[in-house]
Amino acid sequence: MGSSEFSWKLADHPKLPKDKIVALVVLDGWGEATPNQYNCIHVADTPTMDSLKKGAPEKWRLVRAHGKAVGLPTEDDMGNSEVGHNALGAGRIYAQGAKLVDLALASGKIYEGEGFKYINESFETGTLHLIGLLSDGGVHSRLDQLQLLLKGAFEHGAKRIRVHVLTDGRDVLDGSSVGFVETLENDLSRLREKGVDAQIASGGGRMYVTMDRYENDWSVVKRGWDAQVLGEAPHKFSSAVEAVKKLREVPNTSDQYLPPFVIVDKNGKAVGPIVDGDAVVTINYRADRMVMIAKALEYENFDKFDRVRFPKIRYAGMLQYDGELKLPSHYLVSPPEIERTSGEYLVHNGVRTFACSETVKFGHVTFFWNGNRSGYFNPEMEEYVEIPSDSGITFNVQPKMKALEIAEKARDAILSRKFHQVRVNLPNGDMVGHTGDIEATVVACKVADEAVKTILDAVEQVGGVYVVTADHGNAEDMVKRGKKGEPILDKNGNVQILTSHTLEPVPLAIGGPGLTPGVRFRKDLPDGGLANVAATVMNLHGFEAPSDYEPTLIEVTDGSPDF
Ligand SMILES: O=C(O)[C@H](O)COP(=O)(O)O
Ligand SMILES: [Mn+2]
Ligand SMILES: [Mn+2]
Repeated sequence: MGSSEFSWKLADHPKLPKDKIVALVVLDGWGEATPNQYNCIHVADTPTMDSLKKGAPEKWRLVRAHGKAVGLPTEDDMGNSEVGHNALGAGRIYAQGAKLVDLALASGKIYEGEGFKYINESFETGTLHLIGLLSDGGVHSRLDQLQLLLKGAFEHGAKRIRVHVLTDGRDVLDGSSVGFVETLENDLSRLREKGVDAQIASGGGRMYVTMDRYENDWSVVKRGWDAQVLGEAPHKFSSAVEAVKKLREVPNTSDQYLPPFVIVDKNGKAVGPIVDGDAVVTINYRADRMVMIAKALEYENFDKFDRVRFPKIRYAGMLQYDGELKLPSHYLVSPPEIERTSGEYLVHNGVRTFACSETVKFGHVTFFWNGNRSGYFNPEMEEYVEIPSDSGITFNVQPKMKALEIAEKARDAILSRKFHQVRVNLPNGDMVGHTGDIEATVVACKVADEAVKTILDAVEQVGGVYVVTADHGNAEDMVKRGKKGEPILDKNGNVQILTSHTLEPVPLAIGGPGLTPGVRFRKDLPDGGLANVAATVMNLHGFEAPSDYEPTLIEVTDGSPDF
């Protein structure tokens, strides 16, 4: 579209009215799967969500939430919050970070870009530090990309490399960290044979070290800073494999929560603190859990914790993590340019919007929803409310999280009649699902269902419309399965708990007293995905979606039966 003819004005929908109050509920990590004992949504008492399903196929359906439907490289890639909320908000499918990094590495373009040239300047005299999540989960980063980058850095002159690993166990099985560290050690030893001084320098579990998000708990980032930059940690080892094995032996530890450690030489000195003249790359492509460390590495003025030292480094992100903040200013691969999101359009067309979640998912319904952009499009038209999450706990001990508080805020926003769109993310199924605690996840699902009820009751009172969906699966399947769908057992005969997301589709339900009679789901889009939801919601606000959006999932019939 030529910029001269571009307009934010949306055409009126020919049949659907404006000014309805639309509640938009995203259940995080709530997929649809076969009912069995490991399906926590099935086991939990969820009368509200069950009642919505009874509206199938006219007002309840499934949508795709993984793989290519959300811009991921392959159909084996499970969905995640970033790509799910991006698709929901943007209404189009963008090649996402994982894919863009794959392409840049495969073509070699990554080494020709500004970001690599910038860090390359330090290779002659400084150390290259790579910090990031070490797994093949594919949500935040991928091991094979790290391997290619190590090879490329060597070929482009890196002489001293230090890797600061964050163990996963959240997007992959708990316990898999040992194998990933062994693989990396193997690669580094091959680099050493070629004359590169390459070593793992520090590590820690992703949920306890470095990868906090939305400023929930800066102490997480500080622990990482101390280990990675200062070379200080409570645990010191001479090998990373030994570190991970030993630290996993402590009762109740897991890959996600390993304490920070540094690797030391035979004199007990840390082998890889970050110092003046070094280059640093944060290798995760996904933004949310990199923004905080990026601020610590990049901002001259920084008051979130005492950095003790602020080395003069050349820092680049794998991607730019926040387009609005231009953070970090140097990056190896350009992020997807997600523009003209539904949120921005709706604000331009007079739709007043309220968005709410608790801290751990707040950026999902704001930042991700708006195409990885922080802040308001127009503060006079929008209100975003963040309910502080509990910090320093794993959510299986508090599976209710803040769901009811979020629902109450949404209810009040609906009843105030000040907003046309009231959008929330209910985190429970996902955040508790990631702990692998089945009992707690059942409680989490029950509470999320109660929260939906509170919101739907408010919709009922104001004659509004609701759209209930999810961003990807998680709580509906808590075991690792074999090819035929059978649970996989570990060597002790116990099922292997699945802490990660799934490949399952998610529900999409519409309804409410304000829904125009005759509105129903079309039958010609059986493969519809999350990206189709934006056009659907725009219709429910009384507008046609822009022509390049994925098509709407609804049609308006005259109500007569369809033979
Ligand atoms: O960051 C996380 O918590 C997980 O890796 C993915 O979960 P999310 O995509 O639901 O945030
Ligand atoms: Mn999610
Ligand atoms: Mn998740």
